[in-house]
Amino acid sequence: MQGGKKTVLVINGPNLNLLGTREPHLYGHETLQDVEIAGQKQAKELNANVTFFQSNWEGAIVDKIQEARTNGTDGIVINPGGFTHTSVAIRDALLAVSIPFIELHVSNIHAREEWRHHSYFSDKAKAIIVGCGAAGYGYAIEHVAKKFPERP
Ligand SMILES: O=C1C[C@@](O)(C(=O)O)C[C@@H](O)[C@@H]1O
Repeated sequence: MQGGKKTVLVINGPNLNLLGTREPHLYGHETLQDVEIAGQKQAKELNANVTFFQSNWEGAIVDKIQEARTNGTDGIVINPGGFTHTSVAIRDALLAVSIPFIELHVSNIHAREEWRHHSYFSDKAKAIIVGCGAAGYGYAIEHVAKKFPERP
């Protein structure tokens, strides 16, 4: 919570910088920039702070999550991209900072290859949004801003 406003951190993992051009039949035509612009507009309407972070590097994502421990972040929305299916380190970071999070996937990972069905995050997430396309980010941000408790 910063200045009485809920603070939401949206983290996108590897290859999500290519949203809009990458396999559009799976991920749609909206770019990450479109998602960020819509998120900032929504933040104003919700009277919340929304920060976006994208990295293709696992360690950079771990660093960002650790930073959130002490900067007033009330909730994290994370699309870990390919790290969904591999990253013990990102899972451990989320648990280490004890910040509630929503796991988000643009595509429906359960309707894809079997190895995408397992996530290192789902059993610890407060909520999971899959298969809603880029609109999922808006749903997740609204849920954190309206329903997640303030952190001290
Ligand atoms: O990079 C991604 C994107 C994804 O997280 C999604 O948003 O649907 C699904 C993952 O399996 C994939 O590796």
